[in-house]
Amino acid sequence: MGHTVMEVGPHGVAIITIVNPPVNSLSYDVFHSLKENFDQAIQRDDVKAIVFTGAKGRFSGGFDISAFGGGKERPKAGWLSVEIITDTIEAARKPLVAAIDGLALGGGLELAMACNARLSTPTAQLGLPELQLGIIPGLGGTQRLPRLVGLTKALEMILTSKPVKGKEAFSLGLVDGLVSPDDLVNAACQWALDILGHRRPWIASLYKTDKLEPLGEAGEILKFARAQAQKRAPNLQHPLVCIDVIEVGVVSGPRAGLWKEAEASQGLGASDTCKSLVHIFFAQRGTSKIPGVTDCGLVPRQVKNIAILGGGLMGSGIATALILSSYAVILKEVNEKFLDAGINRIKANLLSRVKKGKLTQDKFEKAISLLKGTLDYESFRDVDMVIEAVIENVSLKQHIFADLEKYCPPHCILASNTSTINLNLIGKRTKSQDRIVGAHFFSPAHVMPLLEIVRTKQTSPQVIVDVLDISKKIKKIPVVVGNCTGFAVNRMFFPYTQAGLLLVERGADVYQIDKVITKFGMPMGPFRLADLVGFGVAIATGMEFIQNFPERTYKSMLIPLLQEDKRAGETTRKGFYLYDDKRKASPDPELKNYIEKARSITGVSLDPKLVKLQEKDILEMIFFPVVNEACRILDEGIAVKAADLDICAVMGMGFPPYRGGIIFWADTLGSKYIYSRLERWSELYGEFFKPCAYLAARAAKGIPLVSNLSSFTSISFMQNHLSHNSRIV
Ligand SMILES: C[C@H](O)CC(=O)SCCNC(=O)CCNC(=O)[C@H](O)C(C)(C)COP(=O)(O)OP(=O)(O)OC[C@H]1O[C@@H](n2cnc3c(N)ncnc32)[C@H](O)[C@@H]1OP(=O)(O)O
Repeated sequence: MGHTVMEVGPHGVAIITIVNPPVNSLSYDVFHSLKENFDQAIQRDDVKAIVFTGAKGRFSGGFDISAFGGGKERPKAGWLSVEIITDTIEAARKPLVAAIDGLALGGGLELAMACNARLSTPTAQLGLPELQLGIIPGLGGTQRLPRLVGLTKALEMILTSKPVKGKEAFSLGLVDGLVSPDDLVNAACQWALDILGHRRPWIASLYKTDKLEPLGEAGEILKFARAQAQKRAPNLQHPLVCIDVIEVGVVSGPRAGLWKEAEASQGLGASDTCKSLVHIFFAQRGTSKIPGVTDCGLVPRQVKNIAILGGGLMGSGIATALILSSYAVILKEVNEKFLDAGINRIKANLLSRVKKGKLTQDKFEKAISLLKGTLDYESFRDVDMVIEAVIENVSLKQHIFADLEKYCPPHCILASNTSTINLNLIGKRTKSQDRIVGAHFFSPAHVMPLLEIVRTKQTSPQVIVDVLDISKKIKKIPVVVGNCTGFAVNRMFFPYTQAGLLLVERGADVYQIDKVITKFGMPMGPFRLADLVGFGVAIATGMEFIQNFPERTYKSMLIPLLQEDKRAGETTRKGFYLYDDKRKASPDPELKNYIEKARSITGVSLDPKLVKLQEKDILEMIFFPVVNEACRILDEGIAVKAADLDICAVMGMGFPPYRGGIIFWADTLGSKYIYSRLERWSELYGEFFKPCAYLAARAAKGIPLVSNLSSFTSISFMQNHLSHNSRIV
């Protein structure tokens, strides 16, 4: 249980330490204990001053997120922020200093800002990341941060949710001094005594005004921030609410601002956006917990040297990610020309970071020194892992894996970056099935956060644990999935484009569909995305799906027809859209000719209902087939849990995180509703829409898609049983 401990030293300073591993989050238990210790420190005559700190080198990761939106009883508005933080802590008659190491985030930083001074280590992270959870800083952060660092910087920190390091916090005036971790608490005690002795100022951040811009200027800054917030996330309300709250403080004074903050926080904490984002927070951390793998006491083996086969877009991106995280990489290509091109791509990836100020020249040199090129397998004798990233050709991959088995040491992990091909096929000509695994990166691999780790029935848990560890080191979010065509992400993505094609052939408008889907929050609609990916890839993937899931693949000729006419997407400057020199997309009036031709080949006719589809219908007809496929993936055990698919959707497909991911979103609409819509469309438009057994079973019981049918059956059985018995009684 979270708590605080208090220790009073000979110098008369009470050190109150927050103890709630792993990040010292501020649960209600912690607050109650903190208040108790604080009151005692105030009452005790031997205590002259107080220092707040956190156990094990972490001040606090903020309010306990698991306490959000759980339907638990919440205290009245303002209890914590006004009564405790402001009128008890900040108003105390004894000096207070925060000693910050590790992190002071959200409520953690807000508590620190209510102290009379803050000392931090140079590397500590300080920030108010509440907006990324769908709420606003709720313990006075909207009022104190602008008063400590000025409005512009405070808005930047709050609206981007990005923390600053101790060093920057010092230059901003957010902290008053930088100290090494070993001296931190002692220095904070001395600082508190210095305040008491009038050698340092006694400051209450809430009433500071020197950093606040004059009213007129502040108004302009707030106006600009509103426009930016609206542009960045037009579907989100809480950033605008946050700006309103900050404005009240600037215009009507900090206490009015505090009350406005308290009132707004109550509403936002119960919003769907908050529930969705909190779900994503925990789902993201839950992907690396895999029953039967990560709970067996296996320790990741040390992987130092990694070889990559293929220096194309994917291979070079993967190599970039690896050398940036200090792995030694051997890049193998088939000839000098391709090898040079691959190495140059990696250099270009790194240099673009240098240009953006994200990588120092020193780190660039270090990273590039870890890369070696080769044209043969000689140097593969020492590698711990190989990642094959050649073109999607089954026999080529089979050949490569047979070679790898010959040249690599027996402990070496054999990974493929295939995005669709069944791993059993790839490893068919080897006897190394237990060390074959999929490492499906998303393009560009050094930027995109997701890593789909694909296991076959034979892949050993040790190999999964090793790849999970690498994924953590290269800062990717791993999702472990089972082996099948398209795995989780591409299987879900496929019906997204397919549904679009089906609708368009029956009369819906390409550009309207894309518009509705982007308005929902996707970065691109299905047609703009197909242009970006390129029709070569779209057709190759389509063939895989036709072969493996023929009953539910919609066989449209539209993309092949466009491709035949050398309109292969963005790279050819023509696809569903036309592209100018700056790659800006615009609609093409000629597209309708291709659609008519495709329609005549498929033999479908215009459907007046689909010609005039409403936004809601477009959205559902595109996304419900995706939900349906997600249900099949769950049913087949390809995904370990529904939340993993939510992460796949958000990180792999760009599904808006503030809608909680595909299954979470679907459950807000209800399994019954989705089933009935799909069932109806399957009657009208064919098998493509047919709801799967998993969805049907949950719809029949009216239970969420996330629920496990067997446990629900037994619970509802018990409920029925009990109510039946009570009727008898
Ligand atoms: C009223 C206030 O204004 C409202 C608030 O304060 S809202 C909270 C604001 N704070 C945040 O948003 C910080 C959220 N946390 C993080 O960003 C990161 O966890 C971190 C930077 C603190 C640490 O990162 P890292 O070391 O990589 O560890 P990470 O795996 O993320 O977290 C470790 C564990 O702590 C948990 N955790 C982290 N922050 C938490 C929090 N604020 N509340 C509850 N649990 C938290 C994680 O769920 C995880 O649990 P698990 O081990 O069971 O999976």
